[in-house]
Amino acid sequence: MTTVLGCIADDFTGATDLAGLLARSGVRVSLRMGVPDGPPSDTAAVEVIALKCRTAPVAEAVAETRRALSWLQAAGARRFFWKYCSTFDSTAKGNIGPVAEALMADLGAEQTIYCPAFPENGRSIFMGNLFVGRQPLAESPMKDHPLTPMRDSNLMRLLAPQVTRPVGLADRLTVAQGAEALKAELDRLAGEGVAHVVVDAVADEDLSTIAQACRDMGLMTGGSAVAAPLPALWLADGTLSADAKAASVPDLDAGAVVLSGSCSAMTRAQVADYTGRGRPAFRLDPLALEAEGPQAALDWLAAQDLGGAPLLYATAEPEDVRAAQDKLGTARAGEIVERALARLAVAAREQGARRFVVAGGETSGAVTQALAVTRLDIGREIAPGVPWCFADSGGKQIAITLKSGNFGAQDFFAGALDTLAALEAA
Ligand SMILES: Nc1ncnc2c1ncn2[C@@H]1O[C@H](COP(=O)(O)OP(=O)(O)O)[C@@H](O)[C@H]1O
Ligand SMILES: O=C(O)[C@@H](O)C(=O)COP(=O)(O)O
Repeated sequence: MTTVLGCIADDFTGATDLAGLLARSGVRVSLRMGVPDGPPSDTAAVEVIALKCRTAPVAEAVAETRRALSWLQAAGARRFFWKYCSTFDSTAKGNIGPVAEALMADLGAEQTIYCPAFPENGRSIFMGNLFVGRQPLAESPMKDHPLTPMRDSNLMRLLAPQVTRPVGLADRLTVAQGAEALKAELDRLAGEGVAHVVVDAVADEDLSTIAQACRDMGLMTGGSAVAAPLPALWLADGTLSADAKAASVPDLDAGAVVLSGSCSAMTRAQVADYTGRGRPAFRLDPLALEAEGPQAALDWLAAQDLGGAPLLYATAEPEDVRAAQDKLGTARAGEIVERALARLAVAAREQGARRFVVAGGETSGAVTQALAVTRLDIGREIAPGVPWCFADSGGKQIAITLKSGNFGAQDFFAGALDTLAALEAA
């Protein structure tokens, strides 16, 4: 089928979040992990390409996303979506802005919008300021993120140093007046040469208005929630047809493992909840990994009954993360942990694990790549933005869920495995 919407996500959890929300429409959504090697084949109406480029050097991220864009164009897509985190995870250099500008240049687009709002998960934007629940972004736990600490809540100020062309705002007062008013405001801003427009949204109705106003834009950018209404609009005018059900659960052996490299506040609570239930757990320490490698963790895993879904986690409090980063450097600390969790994932699969719960975006990228997963079928959501996915890994069918750091309820790890069992029983 010719692809109508082509999406590029800057990390793997973000990609499953986006794919899960788009799939709510009943349209077939295909998720590729990395840019496929060959030309497009067996394409879906909506194609999502997951990249691991959120914290990559800018030039690398730009080159990789442009390659993804070419592949999606070859699949027939004429409308595109650049998905980044609902907490706008980025540095002063990028990669949200530089990638958007590169995609705009390739597409000949004069203007795009930026809307990371995700009201269902507590992310809202008012007067260009991003809130996480009731807290401004810079006062939320995102201020302590190991790789992209967010120390400003104002999206215009965050974006401006990342781009070369002017940044502006379409505020909630305009969005509240409806799609025509928003369109007129975007046109007015375009007339003033404003290429990058942050758009306020505090509720799902705002996102519907924005999607309606921007449905014909060559490139939209944002979190998953602003893309979610698009398929319904195209279903209504016949551009798309509903042709998919959530993927059904394949036959799976019982072995399960939980791997957590996220240090977000919610993941810390989820790890505490899981260990509090008496589940077997092993804590990975970056300093011990640097000194001795992952053998102790591999030995511990080898002695586990995978029926009990053991947890391996590097998840730590901000002061412990800072201590490891001070000794090893931020990038090295992250890399050691990601590499260890990736190796443990492969060992778990060899040991019989077929159910994987993974927490953390960078972590999910490392684990999925190590498991040689190239395509995911999207199943039911466990929590908003976190679906179960099914894939081939080394010739075995696996179920895997990639949980974004801040998503899911406190009992997510146990709940995810229960949800999968319930889907199998249904
Ligand atoms: N104890 C730790 N010390 C330092 N870095 C860590 C530690 N635990 C995990 N990390 C790193 O922190 C990063 C967390 O990012 P990520 O997996 O994207 O989680 P999130 O989804 O919460 O952003 C990863 O690179 C991971 O390897
Ligand atoms: O938009 C979101 O919040 C998520 O889809 C996402 O991108 C999360 O990234 P991580 O927190 O790094 O998993």
